[in-house]
Amino acid sequence: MERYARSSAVAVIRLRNPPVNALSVEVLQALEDGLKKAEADPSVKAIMICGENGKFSAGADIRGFSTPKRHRVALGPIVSLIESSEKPVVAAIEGIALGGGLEVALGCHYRLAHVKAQMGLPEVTIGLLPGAEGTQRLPRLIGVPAALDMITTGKHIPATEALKLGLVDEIVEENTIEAAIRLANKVIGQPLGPRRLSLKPVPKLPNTDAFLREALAKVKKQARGFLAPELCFQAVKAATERPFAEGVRRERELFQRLLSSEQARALQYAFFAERAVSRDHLSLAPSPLPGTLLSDVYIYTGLGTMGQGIATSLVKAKIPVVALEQDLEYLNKGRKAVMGLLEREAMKMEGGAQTLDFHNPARLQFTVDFDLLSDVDLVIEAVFEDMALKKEIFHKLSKICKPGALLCTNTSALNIDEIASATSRPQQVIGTHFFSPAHVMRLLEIIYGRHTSPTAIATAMQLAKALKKVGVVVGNCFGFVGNRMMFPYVEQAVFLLEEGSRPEAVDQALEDFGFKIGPFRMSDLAGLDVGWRSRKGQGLTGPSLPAGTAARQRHGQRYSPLPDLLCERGRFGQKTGKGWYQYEKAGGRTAVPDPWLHSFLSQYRDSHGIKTRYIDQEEILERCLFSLINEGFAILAEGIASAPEHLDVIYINGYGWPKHRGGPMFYASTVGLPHVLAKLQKYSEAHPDVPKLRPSAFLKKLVAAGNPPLKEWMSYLSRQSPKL
Ligand SMILES: CC/C=C\C/C=C/C(=O)SCCNC(=O)CCNC(=O)[C@H](O)C(C)(C)COP(=O)(O)OP(=O)(O)OC[C@H]1O[C@@H](n2cnc3c(N)ncnc32)[C@H](O)[C@@H]1OP(=O)(O)O
Repeated sequence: MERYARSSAVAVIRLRNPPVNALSVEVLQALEDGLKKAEADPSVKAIMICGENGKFSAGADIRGFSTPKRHRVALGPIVSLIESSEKPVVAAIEGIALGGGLEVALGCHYRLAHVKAQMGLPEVTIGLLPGAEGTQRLPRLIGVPAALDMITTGKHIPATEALKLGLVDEIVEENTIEAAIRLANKVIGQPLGPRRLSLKPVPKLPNTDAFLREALAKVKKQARGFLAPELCFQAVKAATERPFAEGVRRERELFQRLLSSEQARALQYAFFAERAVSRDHLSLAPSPLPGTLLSDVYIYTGLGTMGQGIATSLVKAKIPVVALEQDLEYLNKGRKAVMGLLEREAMKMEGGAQTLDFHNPARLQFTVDFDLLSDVDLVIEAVFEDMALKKEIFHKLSKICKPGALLCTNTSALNIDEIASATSRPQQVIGTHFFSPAHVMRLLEIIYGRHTSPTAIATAMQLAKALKKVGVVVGNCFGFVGNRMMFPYVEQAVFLLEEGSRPEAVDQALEDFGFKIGPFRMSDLAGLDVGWRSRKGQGLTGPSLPAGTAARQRHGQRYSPLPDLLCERGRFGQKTGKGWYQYEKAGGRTAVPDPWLHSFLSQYRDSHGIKTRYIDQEEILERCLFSLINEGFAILAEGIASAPEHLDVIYINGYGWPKHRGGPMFYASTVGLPHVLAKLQKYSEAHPDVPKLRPSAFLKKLVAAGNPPLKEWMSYLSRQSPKL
């Protein structure tokens, strides 16, 4: 505790724990001591609580949830202590007040915030609920609907919205601390009863029961097996049904349940994994390319679906863009699409189109003039996946672009070294694998080739950061990390159809596991023709397939021609109205099981002498997930990625892996590596012609070493990638 100024009647309690003033056990102890001291000091007439370095607090120290001393000091009783103070307590909110930080502010009698501050109760995102009485105070302050929304989604809200909701009493544009001191002085001596949220009733709704019923259904639908949102709901519901103290007891029970859950452990792992991945890679090289990214001009070629999303993403990040297409027809089509995307993005933002300023040619221009490339610092090529075309473009780029320009290729599988070989500067060529839609998806896989320089890697990481994406640096191999792990997963899904399952059964199993979308619904959405083109290119199907090749074998391994057969019949998925499912029309979105497909599968099995069998959910999950995980171990052993956390971050942010399961490698660690190995051995014996089911040597090594924790896995490998 300190005084605002000598002889001031306002005591200041500063939450100080850089970088985000997390409420560690020590901070909590100091907060409690400060409160008691201020309370006991007759010269103190009011108290102000603030943070250090322009941030109030990011809430409880997340690392503390998995350490034994976490129970030593509880936040709830401290929040009660604040509220019961006989002296007015004012929260001065700058920067962020999140989780336990906001709960501290809710205990205060007055809340004043800087206009740029953000507030929220994001506990749900780390598998918890606001367990310091927040689920009981917030509905009393802003009403049940708004509180429920904040608590079950964990969203951050800006101070302006907080003011409208009544979450803060005042917002200021200038010195928050001084304004809070003024407020504290002003309210000295005023009655505190009406300011104590625990004494307020929860505002009544016209039909609380109906509202809660609907809200619960919505929460459950979105949660897909994720427990925390539903328990958050239960805690808020308790506020509507019970007196404050009983509601708090219920909140504690629910909090304890979540605290000891595997889901909370997984989500907290994911939180730190994401940050560790960025930190590791940003420290790879001394500095990015000269110049600050945000003031440099970027250009990319190709205005197809990916290019449109990438352009939108760059403009949103306020990075000047020159967009190039091969001819005016494609350019105009691309321009229209990009402008449409930007209009929609602008509508979601405060300040709208003006903020993005995308009608300004200095920010975004469209051209068919390749020579404009001569002056740009970074190129993102985004033409479709055709090696010959990409090489032709890179050859041209290498001739036209200035010597220092970074040359990025947006590819999901192609060999970066081969693309780089078409240039005279392979050290400046790098893969940037964006995910569709590129202006929405957070993941950016960054692929370095044999000659890519550390500076080029660091520049690409900076780009990811500027685009507010999670950049993960990986090595060069077919499919890189994400798609390479996806191949065996999809392969198993199709094999399961051959053996007796149906697309809807496989999708259901994986969606129940928590995936946003199962493999067949996904394939219909992305278009079956994409994979078909790639398989034709690899000589696995189509005219280049040697005559006499067995229908279900390629290179001595099992192969399923099912996706090719659908494509040959023009079933490309949603775009043609038929794929693994049927749709109301071409371009329709609602997948309906298709009797035609069912009978097609039966005929297929008959014609290949496959006996249809019932396949249960367990087998679907084990074969799809464990083959994907097995590939992950191979990737780690080859040095394509530098740690299991990187694979998990890729899967959570790019492939719809349920975050509450922590990513595939974390999931493997939770079910136990001996279990994964035993299952792979079993399925591999049953399907000896499927190499991807054969347990990876690294997995076997880890099991032999006694199933060490995930953090230690990499120490069992002698060879590490030189660049990671
Ligand atoms: C006893 C209490 C009982 C119950 C109720 C209370 C529960 C809680 O409060 S749970 C915590 C709720 N708060 C959050 O979930 C916020 C999490 N943090 C964030 O969302 C972001 O970090 C941020 C918005 C606060 C800042 O974002 P940004 O500026 O992009 O920085 P970083 O994310 O890279 O974070 C910087 C640095 O700080 C570490 N960190 C952030 N928050 C916490 C935290 N609450 N506890 C511990 N550490 C935190 C983060 O990991 C980064 O450090 P490293 O790079 O070393 O990992």
